[in-house]
Amino acid sequence: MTTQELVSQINLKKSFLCIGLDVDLQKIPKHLLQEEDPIFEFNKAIIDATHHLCVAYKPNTAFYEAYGIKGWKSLEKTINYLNENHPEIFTIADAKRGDIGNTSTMYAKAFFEDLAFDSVTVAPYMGKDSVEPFLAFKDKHTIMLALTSNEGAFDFQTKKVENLELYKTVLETSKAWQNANQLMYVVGATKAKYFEDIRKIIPNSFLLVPGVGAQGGNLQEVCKYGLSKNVGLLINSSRGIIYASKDKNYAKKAAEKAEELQKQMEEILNSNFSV
Ligand SMILES: O=C(O)c1cc(=O)[nH]c(=O)n1[C@@H]1O[C@H](COP(=O)(O)O)[C@@H](O)[C@H]1O
Repeated sequence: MTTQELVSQINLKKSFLCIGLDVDLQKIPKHLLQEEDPIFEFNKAIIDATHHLCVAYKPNTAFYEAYGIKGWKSLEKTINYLNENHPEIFTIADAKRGDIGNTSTMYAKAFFEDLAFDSVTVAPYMGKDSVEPFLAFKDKHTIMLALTSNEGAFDFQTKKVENLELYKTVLETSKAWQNANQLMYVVGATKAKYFEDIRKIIPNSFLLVPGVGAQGGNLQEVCKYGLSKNVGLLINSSRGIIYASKDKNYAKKAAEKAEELQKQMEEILNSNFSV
């Protein structure tokens, strides 16, 4: 999917919501455990109930890898279900990969070709030659960690190296990489006060913003400086939406939570982008 297609979907749906499909068998309704593939059944019900309210889904691969081959199969069924039934949805494999060049190429093939995701999350620590292999895939997007939502973000990312915070060096340096227009960046919603500075370096890039909901991030605070002229934000919530209820009506309850966020987004879009 191109960035322009993603922007069109945001404008059409009045939403820049990304729903995180972080499925934990301990947390899903008990009756699903009798199914042959409980993870896929759970995802399918969540997708069916929420696809009109969001523009992206983000399965975090850890939640699938933890269940071995069966989990990987559930991930494959989920991405295929999305691509077959909702090709307008932007899909994110949250895998946080990145390695020496030839290995990164294999990671990219795994998520862009074998599993046909639109994007994958990548850690920048190993530098340019570990990220460019992902960027070599046309119309695919590489979402690089910049300033993460967790407390540990302050261990390295905000530390100054040669007088510049490391996350700023990551943003600044990556702008010169091959196919940098296919880069997006992760910035945690819990780091709202940093968005003003971040937008000075990358005014128009899309930002994937996790941390709204369970981690306490605030949508309005993020939007204050996070919005770009193309909206430029994908706000993710995982637990806050998908585990809204443990009862049989879990998908309906998830849709209610998603709609709460979508309505707030609609209001923000209407007040910031009115013609
Ligand atoms: O790359 C991510 O998506 C990510 C980066 C980050 O800085 N913080 C963060 O929470 N995430 C992911 O976003 C999701 C957040 O989930 P909830 O806290 O349940 O909404 C998880 O899949 C995290 O792994």
